[in-house]
Amino acid sequence: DFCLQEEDTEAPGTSSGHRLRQVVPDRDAWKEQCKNLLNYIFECEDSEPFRQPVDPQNYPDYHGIIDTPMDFGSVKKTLGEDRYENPIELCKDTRLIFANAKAYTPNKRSKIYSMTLRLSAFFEEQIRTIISEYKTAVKSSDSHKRAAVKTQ
Ligand SMILES: O=C(O)c1scc2c1OCCO2
Repeated sequence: DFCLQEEDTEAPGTSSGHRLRQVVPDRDAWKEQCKNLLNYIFECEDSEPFRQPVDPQNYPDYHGIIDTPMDFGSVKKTLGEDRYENPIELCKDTRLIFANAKAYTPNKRSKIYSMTLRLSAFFEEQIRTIISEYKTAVKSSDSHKRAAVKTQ
């Protein structure tokens, strides 16, 4: 996801001072990428127990064991309301879903816990690239900003 950005760039060797279009990484691309990732996770059967907050009616001891509940519906809502500044924050909340399941599970072979293990492996594979491209885009846009300041 690169966006074309108008950059004043004196093309070397031309006197006419063409305005070259440079391709700079898009620092906002992570949002749509995470939206798509969450939609895919919602389609997975493995996400079913975690698409909405765990119901204390079904698990009366849950809130005594888990201090900070989290679920994919809440992550999706936070993203949609622009309350994540970057994909690292989204990743932290999503990892909390998996950590809570590991802390609550009665045993490591429980059906629900095993679902989170598969889902966590998939999520980590996908979020790695999203975060890496975001960090590259931020570095690039910072250097473009420094360059622009120099020309003033
Ligand atoms: O019932 C279970 O085996 C498990 S393991 C993790 C859970 C859960 O139920 C409530 C949601 O988080």
